[in-house]
Amino acid sequence: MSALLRGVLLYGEGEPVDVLIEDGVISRIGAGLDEGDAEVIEAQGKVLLPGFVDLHTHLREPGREDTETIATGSAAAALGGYTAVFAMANTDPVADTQLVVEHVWRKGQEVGLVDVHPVGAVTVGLKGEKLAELGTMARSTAGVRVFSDDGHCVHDPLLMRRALEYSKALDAVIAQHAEEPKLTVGAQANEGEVASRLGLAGWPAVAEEAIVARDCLLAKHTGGRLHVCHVSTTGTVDVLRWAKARGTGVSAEVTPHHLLLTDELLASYDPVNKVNPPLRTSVDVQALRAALAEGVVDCVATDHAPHAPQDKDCEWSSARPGMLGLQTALSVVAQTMVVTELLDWRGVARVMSERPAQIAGLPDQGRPLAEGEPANLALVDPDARWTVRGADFASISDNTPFEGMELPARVVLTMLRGRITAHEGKVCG
Ligand SMILES: NC(=O)N[C@@H](CC(=O)O)C(=O)O
Repeated sequence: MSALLRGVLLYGEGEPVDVLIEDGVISRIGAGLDEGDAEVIEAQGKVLLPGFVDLHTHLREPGREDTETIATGSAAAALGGYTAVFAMANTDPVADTQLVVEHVWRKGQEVGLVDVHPVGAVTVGLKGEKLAELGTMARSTAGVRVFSDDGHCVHDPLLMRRALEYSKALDAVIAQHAEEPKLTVGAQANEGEVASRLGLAGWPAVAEEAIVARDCLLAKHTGGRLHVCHVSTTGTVDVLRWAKARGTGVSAEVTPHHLLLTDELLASYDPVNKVNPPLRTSVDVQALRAALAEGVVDCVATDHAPHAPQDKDCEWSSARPGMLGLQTALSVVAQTMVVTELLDWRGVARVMSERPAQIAGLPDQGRPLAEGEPANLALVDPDARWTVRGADFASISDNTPFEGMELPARVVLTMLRGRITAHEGKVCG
């Protein structure tokens, strides 16, 4: 199949060009290209970016197919401009064996809308007691390169040390959910003025920062590779800056919701705003935006966390933490980083595609927009404005904290190795 994107702006820059895609590859870039027998897609003024890579997605299969499946999550990813996602290991059964990671990998391939890379658990059953068989998962067909107990912190420093040592041998990365559990027992909201006013037990910033600091020291000591999941506090940014300056093998992600929302939203007591780590203060939001622009925080990851109505439409303290993210990520990043002029579209390509692909070691994702490169692409309408409706999403669940919000910019087309996977809000293939 071949396609010609007519009149796009590469990274939103320069003069409009045509991009010809043949056999899964960008074959030509230039003005006024002859379409031959290619399907022509009129894309005047649209911004062409490399397809997005999400290092942190909960697809819920196996185990909670009532909330999301590999098929519905892949559809949401394609609609959001993603060409690769990393499916977190906190499924049922947990992705801590070759059997489970290969199952997820195979299902993702069968669906074929996005490359689904299973994340392997660091510890057996996410219990934090014994290392899972990292080597077996790495050598499996799924070729696991990202390991995480996300949802749980690898709390035991000896286990974390060993995991980081393995990461070196396996050319992998350990993605840590940084939460000192002894400091967050019963926690419901960011520890601070809002939580006190609402009578909610606090989740202090130091619970994240203490683990990030410890893990950066361990990563430096072992020479292993650490990735910090969903950075949420100003203090974590300070620790990361310090650790990177002394040559630590550490990278970090921030979620779209932590770039936009604050704990002031909790006044409604609507559990759609309950998430782990919790929404923080506007000071944290500003620090996270600046850190992403500067590169201290490397990339954006959604932490797409679908939940069933019975787990969200309930009393705050019994609601599960987590929010949808795949279909709103680009627009929230546009709102928080592009409209504010903290990043241009080339910067968006860096934080949503290039850096996550590098961190996970994906050779064919996050590549430059150039002839001969694989056609993993996201086409964005920079002038679109749209209103978020969770019920319209491809996800089975609809727990979006952005419901009813008007957001800028929208993904209009996604291509995976030259095949259109989403176009004008519809999934293809
Ligand atoms: N990020 C979330 O709020 N939820 C995650 C797991 C977790 O980190 O608690 C989930 O799996 O639902």
